Amino acid sequence: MKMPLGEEKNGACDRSIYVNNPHLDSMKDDILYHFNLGTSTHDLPAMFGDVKFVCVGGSPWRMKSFTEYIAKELGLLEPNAEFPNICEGTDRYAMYKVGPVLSVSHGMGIPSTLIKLLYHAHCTDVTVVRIGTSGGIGLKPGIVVVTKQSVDSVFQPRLEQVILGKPVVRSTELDAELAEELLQSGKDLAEFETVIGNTMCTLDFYEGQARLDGAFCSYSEEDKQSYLAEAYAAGVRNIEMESSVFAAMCKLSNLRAAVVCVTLLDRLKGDQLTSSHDILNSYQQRPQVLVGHYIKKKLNAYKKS
Ligand SMILES: O=P(O)(O)O[C@H]1O[C@H](CO)[C@@H](O)[C@H]1O
Ligand SMILES: O=c1cc[nH]c(=O)[nH]1
Repeated sequence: MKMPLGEEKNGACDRSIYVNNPHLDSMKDDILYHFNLGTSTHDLPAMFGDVKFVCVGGSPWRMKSFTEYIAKELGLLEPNAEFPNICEGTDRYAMYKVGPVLSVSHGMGIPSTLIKLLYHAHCTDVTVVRIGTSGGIGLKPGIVVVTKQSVDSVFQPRLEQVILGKPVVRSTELDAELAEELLQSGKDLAEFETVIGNTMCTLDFYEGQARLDGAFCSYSEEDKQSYLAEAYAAGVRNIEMESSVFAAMCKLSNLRAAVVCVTLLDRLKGDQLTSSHDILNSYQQRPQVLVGHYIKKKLNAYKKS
């Protein structure tokens, strides 16, 4: 059973968030264990009901730094402002909020708990963007890739998940208009190169991404190069590990979603991340700057309309 929230009186529920679980109806409380939040312990609509943009990424540090950055960009940075971690009390995730922007770290892998949080908070018209890092294919390190399609290891836009022992295939389609708008934001900024391309999502950093430096490797440099060339020919420009589950979950929930990842290295040239810590950190900030620009532009347009 589908349960849209924020349904308009005329029946249109364009940008409502869906969950699809009849069991939720019969639960008096929902404990969002991984966030250390819950429907009976926290007033989720009061805490999160005004959220319009959600940015997710692997590292807690990145998501805090994005919050500080976007607060400044939106003129919401008070003197001596501190941004407490809303998920304090659990070390699994870090979550920060400033105005209508929620910033959440997800480590490696993405929880569907975030969808339930937005649902319980009665959020509507939410845009979710993953701001991550990746390995590029045939791209100079530091280039930002806006994902056109998130594809699996055989370059198909799908996520296969085993549910009750049976494979279930889900679409990983992302919002094409949002991707174009983000690409445009990158071009407007003109501070770094931004391209659009397919993103391959893997289960593993080493063999899954055709690396030669993992604990296990049963193929040659030649095999690796030929697989990456095949990926490139299929439109793949970068590789990471969350876009497909992120895209599939957002699609199922009717959330407008995009993936923006910087490339940390060119996988055609190597496997190890040899750039200095400072350079890698500066690369990581690029998706934040791009998405910050986009959010600011959107909020200014809302204000004018
Ligand atoms: O930079 P983040 O968001 O962590 O994403 C990428 O980095 C991790 C691997 O180093 C994977 O989670 C991959 O998807
Ligand atoms: O090569 C890379 C770099 C970052 N993240 C990945 O998943 N792969």
